[in-house]
Order: sequence, then C-alpha cells, then structure tokens
Amino acid sequence: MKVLVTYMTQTGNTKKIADAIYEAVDEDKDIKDINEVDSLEGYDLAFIGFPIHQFNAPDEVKNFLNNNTNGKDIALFITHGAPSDFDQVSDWVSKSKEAAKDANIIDVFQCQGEVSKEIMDMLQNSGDPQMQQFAELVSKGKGQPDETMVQKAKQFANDVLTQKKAWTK
Ligand SMILES: Cc1cc2nc3c(=O)[nH]c(=O)nc-3n(C[C@H](O)[C@H](O)[C@H](O)COP(=O)(O)O)c2cc1C
Repeated sequence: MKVLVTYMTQTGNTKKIADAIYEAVDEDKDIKDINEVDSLEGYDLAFIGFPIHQFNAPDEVKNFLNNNTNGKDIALFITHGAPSDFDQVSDWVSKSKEAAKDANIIDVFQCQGEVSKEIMDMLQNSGDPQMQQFAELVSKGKGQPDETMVQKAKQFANDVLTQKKAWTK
C-alpha cells in the first residue's frame, strides 16, 4: 500500500501532526507540502492536513479537496486555535469535510494548535468583544499540539490504516 501524508502549514502546528502521522505509518510512504502535490494518483490512502482559517478550511485546501479527492480513501487532520471541545469545532470540521464530499473519508483528527502572536495581537486589538473573548479562549492553547497530541495523532494514523486494510481485504 502506498500512503501520502500532505499538509498545509503556516506556523508549523499542522506539520508537527503530519510528521507524527508519517512516523506512525509503516507502509511505502511520502510526505509533502500540499503545494507540491499535483494529484493523489498512485496513492492508496492520503492523510490531508490543514489549519482552520476563519472558521473553515483555507480556500487553497478546499480547492485541493474538491479537485483531487473524488473516489479516494482519505483521512483529514485539522488544527485550530480553539480547544478541541469548543462547540464550533464540529461545524468547522463539517464544512471542511464538505469540500471532500466525493471522497471516502475514513476518519478525521482535530486538535488545538497555538495561535501565532500576530493573530493574537490582531484579536486582542480588534476592539470587538467577541474577538477578544476568542483571544482569551485560544490563549490557553500555548504549546499545542503537545506530546500527548502527537501520540494521539500516531494512534489515529494506526486506526485509519487498520480500517483501510480491513476494507481492502
Ligand atoms: C488567518 C488565520 C485565521 C484563523 N482562524 C481561526 C479560526 O477561525 N478558528 C480557530 O480556532 N483558529 C483559527 N486560526 C488559528 C490556527 O488555525 C491555528 O493556530 C493552527 O494550529 C495553525 O496551524 P499551522 O501552524 O499549521 O499554520 C487562524 C489562524 C490564522 C493565521
């Protein structure tokens, strides 16, 4: 089986999870920035990771999912500034999955990722109480994804592979 791990990252959080997944995969495997991937041809399974931007997958990721995942077995991994159990996270995940609606999405991993200082400053200085409240919420994610999350991501990768193998038997 040939496996691809591909990701978009700006500050390294999603790449940290990508590296953990790649390490856990005990198959013929590649890891690539999403900008280096032209298609999923030749891969039996792709793990596709990205951060949430403005409550959704970034446009370039949505385009990639729309254009490349039709009929493919994929698993998504998503990082965001909010805590994992924040009630809006499931909405953001659903919206992201919508962009890959013609894929077979085996599973989705999501976790908190520390928000860059630039974004924190922007939220704090916005003058918008809702944004400032959000800044307070995401400030608790300093140091995420941590080692516990890295281990969870590895477990996720193993579980996805087990499911994929069960189907292709
Ligand atoms: C432009 C921008 C928009 C963001 N919007 C959200 C958001 O809507 N919800 C959220 O929880 N985090 C948001 N974040 C935080 C990132 O999703 C989070 O820090 C993520 O882990 C960054 O991943 P990366 O280091 O791989 O780029 C945003 C970050 C940026 C830069």
